[in-house]
Amino acid sequence: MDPMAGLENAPMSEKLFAYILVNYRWVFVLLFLLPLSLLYDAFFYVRNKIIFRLRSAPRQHDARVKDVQRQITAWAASGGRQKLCTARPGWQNMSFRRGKYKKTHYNVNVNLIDILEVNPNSRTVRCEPMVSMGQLTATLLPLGWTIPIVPELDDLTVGGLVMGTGVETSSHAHGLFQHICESYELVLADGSVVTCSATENSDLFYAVPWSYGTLGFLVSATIRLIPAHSFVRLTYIPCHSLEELSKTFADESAKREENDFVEGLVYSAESGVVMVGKSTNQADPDRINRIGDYWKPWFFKHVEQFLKTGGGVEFIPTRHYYHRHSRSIFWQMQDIVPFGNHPIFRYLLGWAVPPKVSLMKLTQGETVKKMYETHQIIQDMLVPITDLAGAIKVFHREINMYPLWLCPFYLPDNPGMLRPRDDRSQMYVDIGAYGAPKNPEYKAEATTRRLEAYVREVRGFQMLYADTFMTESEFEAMFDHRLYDRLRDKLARTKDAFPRVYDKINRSARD
Ligand SMILES: Cc1cc2nc3c(=O)[nH]c(=O)nc-3n(C[C@H](O)[C@H](O)[C@H](O)COP(=O)(O)OP(=O)(O)OC[C@H]3O[C@@H](n4cnc5c(N)ncnc54)[C@H](O)[C@@H]3O)c2cc1C
Ligand SMILES: NC(=O)C1=CN([C@@H]2O[C@H](COP(=O)(O)OP(=O)(O)OC[C@H]3O[C@@H](n4cnc5c(N)ncnc54)[C@H](OP(=O)(O)O)[C@@H]3O)[C@@H](O)[C@H]2O)C=CC1
Ligand SMILES: CC(C)=CCC[C@@H](C)[C@H]1CC[C@@]2(C)C3=C(CC[C@]12C)[C@@]1(C)CC[C@H](O)C(C)(C)[C@@H]1CC3
Repeated sequence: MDPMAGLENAPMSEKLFAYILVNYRWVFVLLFLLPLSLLYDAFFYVRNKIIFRLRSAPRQHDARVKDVQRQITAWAASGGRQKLCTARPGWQNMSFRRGKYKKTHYNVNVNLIDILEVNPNSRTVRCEPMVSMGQLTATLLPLGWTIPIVPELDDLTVGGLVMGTGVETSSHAHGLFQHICESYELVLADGSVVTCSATENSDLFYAVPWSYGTLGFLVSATIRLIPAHSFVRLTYIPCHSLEELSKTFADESAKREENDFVEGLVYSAESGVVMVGKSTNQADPDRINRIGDYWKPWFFKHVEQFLKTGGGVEFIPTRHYYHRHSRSIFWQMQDIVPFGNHPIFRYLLGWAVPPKVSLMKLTQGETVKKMYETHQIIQDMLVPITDLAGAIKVFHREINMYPLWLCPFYLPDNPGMLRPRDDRSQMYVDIGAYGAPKNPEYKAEATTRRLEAYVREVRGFQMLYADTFMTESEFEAMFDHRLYDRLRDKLARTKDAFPRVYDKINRSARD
């Protein structure tokens, strides 16, 4: 990264400060953020244990829902002029930026953070919205269960994944996070509590995903369970041309029953590794690889080796598989702690990484923020899988940056914001780009706008945790607002109480 960009006319002292901040950010991360992250995790670990021991969570749920209702009544009584949002501070969430609206809107505390019930009979788990993925897998796996899609990064929450979206390498079989949810319990703008599912208040059920908290507050979600296995048998298939890569990836994604996980890492315009996983309880002891152990190389580096060695098979413990990119925050850690994958660092301090994304957000200064704004791209674009090769070419032309993350997902023809191309259920692929583009012509806004235009053209979608530079009409061309608007008209007080999705996610609404 060039720390001087944008600072050409700044005084020398400011330039030096920028240089140190960006190039030696790791000093701050190691000395300050890592110990703080450990304390934060330890606190929540102990707290969750106590709550579970006392088994108090399910009993307190109704009281906590009433507290959300009470806050909405208080807002209405105060005249209801401000719009509503959750009180979760912007630095805590897993999005790139903080919403400016948190300062101007009426903040409703939705501090519901417990797993309420694991029900083996109905094969469901009922969670409050602040339950994180780390918490859920740590709780469910010892009980022999898991959810069909565990979006990577431990701190993602059920509420954020329902109101936004979640995708993972089992999505080719199960769809997006919304498709593994059976019902939602919401507090609406008029203070009422409703439950919705595919058969009860179905309009609301289909309108909630991608609504970003603009139809009501989620207070619990019931999610499907599947039996957990001990290992994932992972086959690495190296590909040495774009054609081979896109064909192998599409063919493996189409085997929805046969493959439990499909993932791709693209390492250049002409090479990549497709990974195909199958859950199993039997592992060949010689081929077990505990990739999550702190002294192990970063996963994307490990996978790259298969391009040279010609493929292979490994048995990976399930929790290690779920969190395979967590230690290196996909590949973002190489920009934060450049020597983070060095064996000496891994053995000495590997157990303490990654620093918490939320704490990094909280403590990053203007300079680092500016660097990321101008020199990094963080985007997930979702396109029909038939356009994969074309999309990789467009990404290559525009950003020329690797690795790219490929994750297939099945998009059923359901009502709501996300309508598949030609109104036909089909396979899509998430193309994730996280890092510093090598194309010298890269300009954050202009390049992202060109990528967005391409994605609209092929009837794809942009993930909205990232920056979007679309205008409102472009946004409405990408996402189908018909059901959403109908519900906002129908549900009492909703239009007064909540902004529209675009008002929350557009670039100027975020710091
Ligand atoms: C590697 C790891 C990562 C973690 N990451 C996070 C994280 O990112 N964020 C976070 O908040 N927490 C995290 N935790 C903490 C985690 O949430 C707790 O460990 C978990 O909530 C309960 O821990 P336990 O399985 O040791 O339960 P114990 O207290 O030993 O309880 C015994 C079992 O009973 C089950 N149980 C108890 N009550 C209920 C109930 N009402 N309904 C259903 N099942 C019940 C529990 O699931 C548990 O398996 C993590 C833990 C580990 C080990
Ligand atoms: N593997 C994956 O799929 C990944 C997904 N992501 C993205 O990260 C985001 C999730 O991050 P996370 O930190 O969990 O969530 P956030 O706090 O970012 O919340 C995302 C949106 O959901 C709304 N929301 C959250 N909880 C509630 C609730 N209880 N009631 C009503 N609205 C709610 C928020 O509203 P408000 O603005 O009012 O707070 C916000 O608009 C998603 O958008 C997801 O797509 C990121 C990384 C990986
Ligand atoms: C669909 C999938 C798998 C998405 C993965 C997205 C992650 C790679 C994103 C989510 C949050 C994210 C944007 C973030 C960052 C990197 C990329 C992340 C982790 C970092 C840590 C980069 C460094 C920045 O200074 C800052 C701390 C603001 C952000 C915080 C959010």
